[in-house]
Amino acid sequence: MESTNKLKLVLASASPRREEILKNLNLKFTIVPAKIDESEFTSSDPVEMVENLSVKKAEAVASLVEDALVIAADTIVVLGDEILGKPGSQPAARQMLKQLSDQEHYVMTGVSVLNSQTGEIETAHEITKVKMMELSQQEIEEYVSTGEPMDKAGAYAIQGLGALFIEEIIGSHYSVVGLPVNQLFKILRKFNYGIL
Ligand SMILES: Cc1cn([C@H]2C[C@H](O)[C@@H](COP(=O)(O)OP(=O)(O)OP(=O)(O)O)O2)c(=O)[nH]c1=O
Repeated sequence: MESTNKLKLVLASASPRREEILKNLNLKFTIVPAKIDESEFTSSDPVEMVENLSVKKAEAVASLVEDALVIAADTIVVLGDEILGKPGSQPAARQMLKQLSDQEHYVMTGVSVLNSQTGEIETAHEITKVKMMELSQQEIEEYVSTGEPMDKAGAYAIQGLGALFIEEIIGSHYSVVGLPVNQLFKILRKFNYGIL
């Protein structure tokens, strides 16, 4: 297959974390956030949900950019059979942290790359197991009042103050922060796009 390095890279995300992770890989890219209504693409199967959402985000942006590889991702927290997205309010953040306290959960991220020239798309997901320590009511209050939980799935940020609460992680740290770089590398390799 011909190299796709001549195509530009576009990150279909408003997440500053995803931007930072891609920057750390020395990649040159532009950002076009995907404007989709995430509530339209829920599923009871969490893997299906993150993969589908990453596809929808990539598709929404691919229609706006020519000759590009469009990268998109979606991250959720799964506790038992419950899916926790971004809390969106302080009471919801408190509730999520109460649920996650002293529990193991899974962070799932779907990632897609779409070639806007050919329409070819590749999707993958990563599952990371995380154990959160037992949190007191006061710790939950204080953490929520920092504002950090608000735009993070499961109401914590492992890359921020939330790291204080994490006893163990099995799997990819990058995936928890929102972009599984090993999966992305594997997909870009399939597209014959060289990063190194
Ligand atoms: C669990 C966890 C999630 N998160 C973030 C990653 C995602 O950005 C966010 C989940 O929301 P997403 O819907 O995956 O992404 P987003 O809305 O931030 O950005 P976009 O859809 O434009 O790409 O939660 C952390 O930053 N740290 C964590 O420890």
